[in-house]
Amino acid sequence: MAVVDAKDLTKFKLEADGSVKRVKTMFRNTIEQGGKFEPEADRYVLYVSLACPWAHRTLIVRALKGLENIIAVVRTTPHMSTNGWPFASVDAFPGADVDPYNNADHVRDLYAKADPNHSGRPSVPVLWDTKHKTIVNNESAEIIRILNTAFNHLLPEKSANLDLFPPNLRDEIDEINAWIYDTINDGVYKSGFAAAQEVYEKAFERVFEGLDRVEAALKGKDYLIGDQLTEADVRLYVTIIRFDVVYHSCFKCNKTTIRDGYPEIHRWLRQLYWNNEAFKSTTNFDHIKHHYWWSLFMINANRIVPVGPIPSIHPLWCDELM
Ligand SMILES: N[C@@H](CCC(=O)N[C@@H](CS)C(=O)NCC(=O)O)C(=O)O
Repeated sequence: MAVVDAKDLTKFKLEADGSVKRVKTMFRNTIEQGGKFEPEADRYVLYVSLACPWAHRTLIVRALKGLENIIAVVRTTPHMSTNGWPFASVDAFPGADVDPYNNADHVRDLYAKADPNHSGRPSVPVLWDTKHKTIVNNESAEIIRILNTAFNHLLPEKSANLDLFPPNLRDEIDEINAWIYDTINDGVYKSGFAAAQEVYEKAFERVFEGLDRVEAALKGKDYLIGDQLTEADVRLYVTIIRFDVVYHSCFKCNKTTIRDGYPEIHRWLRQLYWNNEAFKSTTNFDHIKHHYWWSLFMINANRIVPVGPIPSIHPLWCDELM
């Protein structure tokens, strides 16, 4: 498929103060019975990068809900470059796919197909409808809520009953999501992409304020809210699992690592990774490291991918190592 003509996707637009703002999401539909997008098996495809934390949220929820046989996944390679995210048809990489549904070479081709006038940055994740041949939604925060409920009638009781956004905890989840997004999920990007010293230092402080607050919230607990897994844990996990491996070094969030500085977060992280297959099976350290160090060549001109840290994640029982 021809690559649409668009600006160089390796270039980020800087604000006047040297900060970078996140891409706008344009497709904000939902999947519901009686709507344009009906919940059906074998109809929807999630286009993801295994490197991307926002896409990672959707992969974890798909796995937690047991939606693997209902919603397909197509994975990009980690090399986001001039044409954006490529598929394996143009950039073979272990763990990446050729796109069997649209024959797209890049994620931008999907956006062009869905809306020929689309002028924003073609981001992942993309929830694609093979029936209407368009994008249903490209906002991960909304996609995970769609996956949480829309397909329940097609699932066995146990999976259908798993609710990551239960009515009695919604206010608490929204509240914690808001400050974790600002200080941590997006905070690490504000630090990493800052093009002015003061902007970087402010973002750096905010990241560690956020982590301090999470450390206190997790004291003696297995989950952020109450005693159950919610979407708040999923949304935090995707940043924390990348922290020691890329954000600490590549994004200059180097006051300390999670493994050395945050014992409660470190315990929570290892428990999710080692005890819950939905977290481990969707985490690919190769894609994560290659993406950040290769794609962001403006902050790593020679595209050398560091070998460490070793290991990428410590074993579950590792306190004796620390
Ligand atoms: N709000 C979006 C953000 C997604 C996003 O920023 N994805 C990044 C990858 S980590 C992307 O695809 N960026 C493409 C670009 O900047 O050109 C979401 O959460 O779904």
